[in-house]
Amino acid sequence: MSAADQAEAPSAGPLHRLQVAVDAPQHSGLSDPLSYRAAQAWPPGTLLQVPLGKRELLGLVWDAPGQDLAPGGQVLPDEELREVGEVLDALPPLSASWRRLLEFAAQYYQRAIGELALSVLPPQLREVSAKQLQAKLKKLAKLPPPPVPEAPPVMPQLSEAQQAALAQLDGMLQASPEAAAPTPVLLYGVTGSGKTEVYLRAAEQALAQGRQVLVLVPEINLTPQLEARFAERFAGRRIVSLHSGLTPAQRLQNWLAAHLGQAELILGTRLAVFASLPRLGLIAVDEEHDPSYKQQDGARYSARDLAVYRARLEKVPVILGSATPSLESWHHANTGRYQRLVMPQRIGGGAMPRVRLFDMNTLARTKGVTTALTAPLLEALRQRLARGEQSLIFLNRRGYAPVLHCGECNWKSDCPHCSAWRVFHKGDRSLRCHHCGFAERVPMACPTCGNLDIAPLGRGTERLEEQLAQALPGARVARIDADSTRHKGQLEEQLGAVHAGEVDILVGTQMITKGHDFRRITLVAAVNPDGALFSSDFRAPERLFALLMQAAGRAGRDAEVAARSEMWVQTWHPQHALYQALQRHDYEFFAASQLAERESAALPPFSHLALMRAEARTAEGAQAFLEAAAALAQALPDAQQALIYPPVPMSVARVANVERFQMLIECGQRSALQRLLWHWLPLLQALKREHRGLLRWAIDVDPLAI
Ligand SMILES: Nc1ncnc2c1ncn2[C@@H]1O[C@H](COP(=O)(O)OP(=O)(O)OP(=O)(O)O)[C@@H](O)[C@H]1O
Ligand SMILES: [Zn+2]
Repeated sequence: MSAADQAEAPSAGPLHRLQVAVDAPQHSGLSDPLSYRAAQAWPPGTLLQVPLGKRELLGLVWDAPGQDLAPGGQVLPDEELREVGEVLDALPPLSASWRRLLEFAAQYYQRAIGELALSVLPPQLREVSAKQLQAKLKKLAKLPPPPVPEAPPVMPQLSEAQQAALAQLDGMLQASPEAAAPTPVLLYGVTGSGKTEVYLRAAEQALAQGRQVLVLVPEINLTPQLEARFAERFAGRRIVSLHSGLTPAQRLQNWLAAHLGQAELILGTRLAVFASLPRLGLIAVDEEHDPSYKQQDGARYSARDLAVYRARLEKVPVILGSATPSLESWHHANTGRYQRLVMPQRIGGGAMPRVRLFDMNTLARTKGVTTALTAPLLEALRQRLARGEQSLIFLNRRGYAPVLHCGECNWKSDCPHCSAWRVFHKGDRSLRCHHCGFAERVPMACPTCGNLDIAPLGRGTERLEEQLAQALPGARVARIDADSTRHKGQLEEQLGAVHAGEVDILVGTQMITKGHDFRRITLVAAVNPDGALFSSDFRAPERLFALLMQAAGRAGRDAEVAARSEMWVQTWHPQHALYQALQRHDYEFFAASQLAERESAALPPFSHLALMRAEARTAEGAQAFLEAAAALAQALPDAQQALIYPPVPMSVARVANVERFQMLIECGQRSALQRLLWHWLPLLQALKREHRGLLRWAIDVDPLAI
């Protein structure tokens, strides 16, 4: 508890007015904390039940001035306020700095505080009674500390670049509490340069000072390996993970361990940025460029950006690590807002894999036949097989084939509910829509003309796996994608098999290209990456480049095999500047050229965007709402500084029979954009009531996908 909280500690008395943040439904228009009466002055950060309408729900005592539950907006006299229900008083209140983080995030991403706060707390907190929670806390307190190891962990000799980076970080970790917040660090290190070791050593420093360490990773599937590395290094310390793959009970238990300060190291995905950490001393964000740090529904927050904000708020160092930093972070390093620490070489001096751009135009074309497995690629795979080395083939499309087609009548397996094809999955013989989930058994014959000869068009990972097994008999082929890892434990098992050398060729989606420290892979192939080159999304090249660099980084991680490791890109556009930069492993050139383009087009990071989306039963309904919203904005003081583009259909316009439109708002100044949204969005509640056909609208501040 901070000093400020203690000053407001409960005192007995007849009646106290409390402000409580609750997750009120959006249509109620209640976005600020509400006033209640209580017999005690529970301090801000206390969790308790409160009545709202006919329901009782979990709320959080807040320190902001509240609205009073009165029609017409008049302030209710104390006696008319409703009384709070059960108080979860065994739980120490959430700290003032946690509440400031929540306030900032709610304001910045334009959500109500109560909605955001309740969505980032473990869901089980809403269900437990005060008594049950007390029991859980007692059980936690009795947990024995992890056993102290007999021998100290084996620690590698640091490389020069690692030492230099750590010297800087040590300085920040030792800084006095009165000093200004440390500058955020961008740890720019090529794949395999030992960034993780830097997080480990910096964490060790912070832990030695009795502080807690928060490590963010982009995806759940990266947590097991990293958790193992941290557990090995920090045996004897309590490490917990926080991500959406945990059971509700585990998630609550881990969250409580962090909140009580028992857990020293917290490893998690984006939601962990909101963990309550009373002794936070360091934040590390691994693969900081990764799009999964951005939440894609509800409060669309960026965990990376919030990590930077939180570090400044709590005056602790934050490390953003990547081999291909986001252009935003790179730009901040160029302008001095972030401090760049560079690790230009792989550990052990291993070379980066040689990148071969294979020109698909050189192949003789056979009508109707598209090859993903070209003869030269098969030859390269055979060489690896003969040497007992592993290969990885990357194709960002799961399923057997993206569409099923009838050659007679031209029928295609479209989704009746979406403007998209249904994907053919051979494993369970289904046609499945990846947008709305609608699935049916594959028809025996064409549903429109009865032709029996319907054929898959194109290729997904499932088909690639099958073709590889046919082309290379005897090779042990494994596939990792969202379909093959649906059940708990499957992913760990499959990754374990790769690490144990039980797999010769690994096929998969981008899941396998990130972060994994595979030791025996000497060939990585991207068989069909061109699609992203011509996307309408201005961030598509940045994402493709990062993905391919990451994928390349899985090859030759062992210095012994690095010299003969290769990255193979099959493309119809080998001269494209993106591939040329990839071939030279030249992130810096790529970043500079992209930033120059962004600057001349006034795109982020040289401008600030928000995306307003509307969903309706009809396209006209969605469009009309956005047009009316734009008209309302024109009357606002900050509208002159903003450019509001005309609404356009989203790239997949119809999903589950709902039509979706979006409208881009661009502003030179972040603050002007914030002010505009602040004045504008409240008007849209009333506007929505006038537009009966509208189902929902939402705002995405700093949108990633456009
Ligand atoms: N100083 C060192 N001496 C010897 N081995 C090291 C050292 N630092 C790291 N390693 C080992 O080198 C390998 C690569 O390191 P690490 O996984 O930290 O790289 P990385 O930069 O995080 O890579 P990526 O960006 O590809 O995830 C690991 O197996 C790690 O244990
Ligand atoms: Zn669908």
